[in-house]
Amino acid sequence: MTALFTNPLPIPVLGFCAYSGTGKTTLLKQLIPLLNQRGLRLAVIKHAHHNFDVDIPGKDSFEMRKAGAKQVLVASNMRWALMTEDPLDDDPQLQHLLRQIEVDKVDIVLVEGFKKLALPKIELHRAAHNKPLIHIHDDNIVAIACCDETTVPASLTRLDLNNVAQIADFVQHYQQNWQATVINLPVDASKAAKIDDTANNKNGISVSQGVAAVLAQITPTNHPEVVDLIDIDNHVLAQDIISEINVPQQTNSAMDGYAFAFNSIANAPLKVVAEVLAGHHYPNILQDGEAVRIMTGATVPQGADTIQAIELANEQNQKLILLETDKIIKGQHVRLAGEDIAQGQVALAAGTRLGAAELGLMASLGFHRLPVFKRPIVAVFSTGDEVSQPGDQLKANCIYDANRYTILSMAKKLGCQVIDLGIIDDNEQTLTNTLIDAGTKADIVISSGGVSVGNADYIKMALANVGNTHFWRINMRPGRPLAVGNINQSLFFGLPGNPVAVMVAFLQFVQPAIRKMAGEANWLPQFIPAIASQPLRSKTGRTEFLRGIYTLGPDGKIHVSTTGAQGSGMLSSMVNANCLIVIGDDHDTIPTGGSVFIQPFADLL
Ligand SMILES: Nc1nc2c(c(=O)[nH]1)N[C@H]1C(S)=C(S)[C@@H](COP(=O)(O)OP(=O)(O)OC[C@H]3O[C@@H](n4cnc5c(N)ncnc54)[C@H](O)[C@@H]3O)O[C@H]1N2
Ligand code: MOO
Repeated sequence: MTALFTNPLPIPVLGFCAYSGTGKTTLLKQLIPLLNQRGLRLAVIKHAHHNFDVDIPGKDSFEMRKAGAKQVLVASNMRWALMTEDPLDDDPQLQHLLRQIEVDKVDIVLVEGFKKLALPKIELHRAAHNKPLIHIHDDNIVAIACCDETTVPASLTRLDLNNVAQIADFVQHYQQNWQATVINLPVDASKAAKIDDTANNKNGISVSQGVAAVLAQITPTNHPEVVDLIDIDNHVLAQDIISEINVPQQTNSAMDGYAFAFNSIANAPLKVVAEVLAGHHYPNILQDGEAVRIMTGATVPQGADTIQAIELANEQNQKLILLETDKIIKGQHVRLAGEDIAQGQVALAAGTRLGAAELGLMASLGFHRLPVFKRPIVAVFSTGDEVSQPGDQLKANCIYDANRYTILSMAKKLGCQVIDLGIIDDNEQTLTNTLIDAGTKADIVISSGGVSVGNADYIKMALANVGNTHFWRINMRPGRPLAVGNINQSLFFGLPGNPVAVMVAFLQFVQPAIRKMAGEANWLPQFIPAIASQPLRSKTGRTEFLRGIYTLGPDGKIHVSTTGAQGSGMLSSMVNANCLIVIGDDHDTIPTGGSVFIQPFADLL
C-alpha cells in the first residue's frame, strides 16, 4: 500500500527505495558526483529514523538551539543551514520538506527513504538478501536496479545495480523528460493511459489524472496566419519576433529638464545653449559647462550624460543653477538606446499569448501585423427540458440557461472563436445531428448537463451515436461527473450541469486543453500559496475547489477566506469570489492559519 503523494515542485522528485543493507547510500554517493559531472544540480532528501543532529555541541548555533530557539539559521559565504525543531508523532511530511527546496538552484530532488509514498522510485534489489520485491505492491517503481538473479517484469526498466553510469543515464533521462504541467496538481502523464471506465466508475480519478488524460489527446495547432495588429485579440504568436530596431531608438530624456555632462556640475552655472523638443535633436556636441533644455522623450545630445528635472533647476538669462547637486547621480533620467529591447534580440517568443502589453511592445518595434496561430474554434450548447432561453418567459419548474454564457465567455477570454449552438431539444436525433454538425465546425465542442451517473438521457445516446465518449468520475468537488470524448477530429467535453461545477471543470480541464491546442508555450496554471483565514473543509482523496476571496494581509502574505455558502448551483459564490481555493487530494480539513493554494481568477473569468 502506498500513501498519496503530490509533488508540489516544478522539478522532478525521484525516490530510491530498498530494504536496509542493499546499499542505497553507497549508490547515491557514487551517483551524485557522476550526475554533477553531467551538469545536473541535485538536492537530496534523506529520511532518518532516529534523533539525528547536524550541529556540533559547543558551536554557537548548537547552543542557541539547545537554549530554546525553534529555528536556527547558520550561514557563511559557502553555505547556509536552517535547523528546525519540529517534534512529530509521525514521519515528517515529504511535501512539506520538498517545499523547503530552492527549486531555482537544483534540477531534480533525489529522495532516500519515504518508501511508502506514491512517488516515482527506483527500487534497489539484491537477490542474495532474499528480501521481497517492492514493485509487486508499489506501482510507482519506475526502474529496478538489481543483479542478474532478479527477475524484472517487462513493463519496468532493468538497471544493473553495479553499473552506476547506467543508473545515472536513467536519472538524467528521467529528469530531461519529466514535465510538470500543473503546479500542485501535477499531471502524471504515466497515469493517463491507465484510466479505464471500470476503475474510474469504482474509485474515480484524480484531477491530475484527468488533466493528463485530456492533454494527452491534444496536438498543438500548427496553422499560422498573419493578422493585423489591430485585429489580434489574445492570439498566440506562431514565430519568434526579432527586433529590427533598438527601443528606444535614441538615448533620450525621461524628464522635462536639463541635459549636461555630469563632470560639468563643478563648473556651474552652466550655459543653456539650446532647447531640444521630443522628435528633435541638438546638432552639436555639448561642451564642458554647457547644458540644453530638454523635454521628455527628446534625444540626449552627444556630450551629455545626465538630466536634472526642471523642478530642481533655476534658469535665468540662459544661466543654469542646479539645485541639490549633491544628490545628482551620473546618468540619472537618461533612457539608453536599446535599454528596453536591443536590435536583434528576440522580443517575443513563439507560443506567447498576445495581450495588451505584448501588442504594445510589438507596435513599439514597428510591427503592424504578426504571424499568429489560428484560434481554436469552440462550439457550445445546452440541453435539458428545464433549461430556458434568457429573455423568454420563465416557465414553471424551469431555469434560465446560465452555463452557455459562462462557457462562451470563458472560451472567448482564452482567445477562442466561439459558436453558440443555443439550447438543443432533448431528443436523440436532434442532439445527434447537433453533435455531428458541431464536430465539423469546431475544434472543441462543449455541452453542460446530463453527464451524472444516474442520468439516462439523450445526450449520452447521441454521444454514443457519433463517437467514443468516456464518462469519468473525478475526485473533486464541485464538478465530479465529466464526459470527455471525440466527434471526428473534435474534442468533446460534457461538463456537469450545476453552474459552479461547469466553471470549475472548465478551468481545470477545458482551459489547459484550449491553451495546449492554441499553441501556447510554457503555460502553467497559477496556483499561489495562501494562508487560510478560517478552517476549510475537505477530505483526503478529493480535491476541493472552494470559492475564495484573497487579500494581502498586513504581514505581506496572502490570506484567503471563502465566500460563504458553497452550493454547486450558486453562481453568486463565483461572482463574489476572486479565486478558487484549491485543497489537494492529499489534504484533509485545513485549520485556520494552515497553508492552501489559490487559483486567482485574474484574467481567467
Ligand atoms: N445519484 C446521483 N446524482 C447526482 C450525482 C451522482 O453522482 N449520483 N452527481 C451530482 C453532481 S456532483 C452533479 S454536478 C450533477 C450533475 O448532473 P448532470 O451533469 O447530469 O446535470 P443535470 O442533472 O442535467 O443538471 C444538474 C443541475 O444543473 C442545472 N443545469 C443544467 N443545465 C443548466 C444550464 N444550462 N444553466 C443553468 N443550470 C443548468 C440543472 O437544472 C440541475 O439543477 O448531478 C448530481 N446528481
Ligand atoms: O459537480 Mo457536482 O455537485 O460536484 O456540482
